[in-house]
Amino acid sequence: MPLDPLTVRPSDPGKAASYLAPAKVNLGLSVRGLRQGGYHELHSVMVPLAVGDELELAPADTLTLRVEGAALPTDERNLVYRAARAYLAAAGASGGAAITLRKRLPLASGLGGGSSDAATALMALARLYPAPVNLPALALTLGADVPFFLLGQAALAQGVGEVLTPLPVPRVPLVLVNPGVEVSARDAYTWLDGEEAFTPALDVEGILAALTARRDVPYFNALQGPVASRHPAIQAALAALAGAGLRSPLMSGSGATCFALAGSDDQAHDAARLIQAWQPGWWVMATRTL
Ligand SMILES: C[C@@](CO)(OP(=O)(O)O)[C@H](O)COP(=O)(O)OP(=O)(O)OC[C@H]1O[C@@H](n2ccc(N)nc2=O)[C@H](O)[C@@H]1O
Ligand SMILES: Nc1ncnc2c1ncn2[C@@H]1O[C@H](COP(=O)(O)OP(=O)(O)O)[C@@H](O)[C@H]1O
Repeated sequence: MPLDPLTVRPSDPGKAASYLAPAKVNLGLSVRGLRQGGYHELHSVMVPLAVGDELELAPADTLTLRVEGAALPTDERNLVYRAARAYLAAAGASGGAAITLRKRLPLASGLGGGSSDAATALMALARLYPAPVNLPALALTLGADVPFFLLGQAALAQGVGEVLTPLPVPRVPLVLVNPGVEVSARDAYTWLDGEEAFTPALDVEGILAALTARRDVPYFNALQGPVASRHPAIQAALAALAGAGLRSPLMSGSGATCFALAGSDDQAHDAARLIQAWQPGWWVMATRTL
């Protein structure tokens, strides 16, 4: 059964509910400058995808987290636990929650899985324990990408990622390829700093028009050069996407996941099967923008 963000199954209060914590890609990422404190000013078109992790929550006396599908900690080191604890404290909630995280997205992959899990935990707990909590502000304390997942729709992200302008991004089929390399966002930005390679603003109108017309998209990712030069597998992933006949291959976020656009769902699925056959060890997924 497909899960939508904040589509509850079942709907009775007091019962367990499941949520999709969607992945994202950056349909272009420009790094405009460096702030005091080490964070960077962004200009990025971010879109949620129809693929993601699954979070199940049931009301409980205390807060517990179980993780399936990945060797992640279940305490404060997990963004879901951290988000849940922060919400429960801010809301002055009378109870906790038993949370199960079913991890389906690769870790440290530029798909924003941890940030999406955290935003989903915040939204789910806000349903369970309604209270006048400033969710966007709380989200930002958990990570620069978390406010985007709270918004839950395509947006132009500026500031460090928290200044969000909704964008009418058309639904497009695409293929994701992760060549099995974990990249930390902190490292990616540090490597960029070493190159002093800040970039101009994205041509957002041009990107939207090309997505709609299914033409080559005039986007770039300022982090791609510094990250791909250290991880040649990323070049291989980009080449595989192009070799499978897909359009406008690009690295997402801090990598290493790369994506490219398809003309139809069928083309995306065929290309994904082809790439998986070439590289059985890679994580390959055909999906769509939400
Ligand atoms: C690169 C991007 C692009 O969407 O995504 P991912 O590739 O991680 O998915 C984001 O900027 C990642 O956001 P997020 O992963 O939430 O970042 P945080 O946890 O807040 O920060 C991790 C580290 O990344 C760096 N960082 C993050 C955001 C930003 N605007 N400038 C930065 O310099 C900082 O060094 C920070 O210590
Ligand atoms: N719920 C979580 N899911 C994934 N990673 C998490 C989570 N909680 C903490 N982390 C830590 O955050 C790091 C980066 O997370 P992730 O969101 O997967 O990166 P990215 O945004 O690049 O896709 C991971 O390497 C892991 O150590």
